[in-house]
Amino acid sequence: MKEDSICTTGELLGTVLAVQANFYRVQLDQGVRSQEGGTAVRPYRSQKSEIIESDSLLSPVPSPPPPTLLCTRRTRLKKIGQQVMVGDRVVVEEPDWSGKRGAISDVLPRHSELDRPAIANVNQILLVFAVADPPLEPFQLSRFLIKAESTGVDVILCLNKCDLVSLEEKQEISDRLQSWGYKPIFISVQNHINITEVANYLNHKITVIAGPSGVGKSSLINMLIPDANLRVGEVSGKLARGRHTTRHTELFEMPNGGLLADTPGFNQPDLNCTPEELIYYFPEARKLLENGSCRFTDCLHRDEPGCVVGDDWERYEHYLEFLNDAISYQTFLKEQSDPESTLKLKSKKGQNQYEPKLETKKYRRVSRRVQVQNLQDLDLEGEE
Ligand SMILES: Nc1nc2c(ncn2[C@@H]2O[C@H](COP(=O)(O)OP(=O)(O)OP(=O)(O)O)[C@@H](O)[C@H]2O)c(=O)[nH]1
Ligand SMILES: [Zn+2]
Repeated sequence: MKEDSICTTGELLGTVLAVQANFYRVQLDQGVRSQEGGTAVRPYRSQKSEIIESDSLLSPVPSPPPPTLLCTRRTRLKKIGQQVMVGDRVVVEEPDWSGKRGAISDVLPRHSELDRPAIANVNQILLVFAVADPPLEPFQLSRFLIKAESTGVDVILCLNKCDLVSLEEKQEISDRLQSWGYKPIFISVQNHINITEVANYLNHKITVIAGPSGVGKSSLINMLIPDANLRVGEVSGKLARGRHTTRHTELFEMPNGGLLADTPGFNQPDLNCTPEELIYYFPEARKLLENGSCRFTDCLHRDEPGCVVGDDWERYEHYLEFLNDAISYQTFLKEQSDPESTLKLKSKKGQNQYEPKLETKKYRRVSRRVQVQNLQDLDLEGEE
């Protein structure tokens, strides 16, 4: 792997927008453009100033968007087990400009990696909720916030449909969320309120949009990326999400250079952190821990003597509930690593549940294959 900054001159750099079977759709960096006749202008980090100069000499009009190439992965990468993810920064070799093809020869180090959706180098999560219709449900909001915080990337909270509530109601919600440690952006996709502010946050970043159903995520994406419907229309009609589409992850280009990914089917995020780390995903409690420390290093902040977190904060009840989840998840993991385990994990409506395993010998019907095998064994024994 190479460092992003030390790519040698002459190498094409780009970002993987989508992975389709064994092909990778790579958007080359801004400034890269194919020349007529099949050769390329090759602008790279180290040459940026040079390119801007030559661009301005060549023409005063803004350069066209950088080309996108359909790439394969070099066998060498396969051999060393180097996976290529959506969001990866990659080095592309042997571009065929007319056929819009290329080959990925290297993957630069990732600065972040999400697993659901699987995207590398995400800079931020844009969490979208509605202030009404569906009503703002604090526990659900907390759950999404904790999940987003646990990824370690920045979280932006956006509250849509502000056209449906009064100024007083908005203020109330704002004060409440401020006490949770958040400063929400109130928007209305319908009335075009604060959309530019949201767009500015997304400039030149990789953003994952998340939130429950019906809050206006698709409406927002379609407004931020006016040709999203058009481009995705060929595949799905609604930005590769919804019932009629497969759940593949894809980054969509914003007109101003940012990349945006949707999270289809992300309605009830699982919390799978350890009980000890959970408290750090609550900014209001994190602040208390930054200013002091609990008497016991393994304090879980449930009434222990000398606890600096205490119970005097609104989301304390949420904390206790998520803590129970985290503890049962940990118990489950311990059980799993134990061969005598009697529990198995089942995911129902996006939530983890632990069910007792059936004891193979007592309750499971012997499979047909095993039955046949047993009969064959018996036959063999008979022959002997
Ligand atoms: N009043 C109001 N309604 C809005 C606004 N934005 C979106 N809606 C409506 O909310 C409904 C849901 O919008 P979608 O964009 O489909 O919501 P979604 O979050 O993508 O929902 P899923 O596809 O189920 O995940 C639609 O009927 C929109 O017209 C808004 O700012 N104000
Ligand atoms: Zn404590």
